[in-house]
Amino acid sequence: MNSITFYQRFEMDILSQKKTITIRDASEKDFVPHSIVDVSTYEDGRWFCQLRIVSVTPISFSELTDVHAQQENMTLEELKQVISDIYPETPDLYVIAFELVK
Ligand SMILES: CC(=O)Nc1ccn([C@@H]2O[C@H](CO)[C@@H](O)[C@H]2O)c(=O)n1
Repeated sequence: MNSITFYQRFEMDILSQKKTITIRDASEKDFVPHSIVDVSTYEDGRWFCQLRIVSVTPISFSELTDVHAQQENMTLEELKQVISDIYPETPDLYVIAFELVK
């Protein structure tokens, strides 16, 4: 896995380093820590940066905390809503931590 997409609405948060994690399902759990991935928008495939994968950590929906929400630049309520919309009925998730490659 050497690329990832994000919804366009998160682009500025990623580029300003306010967003430092993403939470995905098992289909995106195979990113290798320390590897560099190309990042583009989900909507139109426009490349906008590279990220270095820091870690991939399993988590269940019920274990999400304010710390995760802060790393997503959201409230916990917002984060839970976003994840429920994208991954309805997916209890097993993965926290992918990343840093911006400059
Ligand atoms: C195709 C596909 O699944 N794309 C996704 C999936 C998730 N996310 C974001 O990751 C965080 C936690 O899920 C939230 O900020 C989500 O909006 C995203 O931008 N794009």
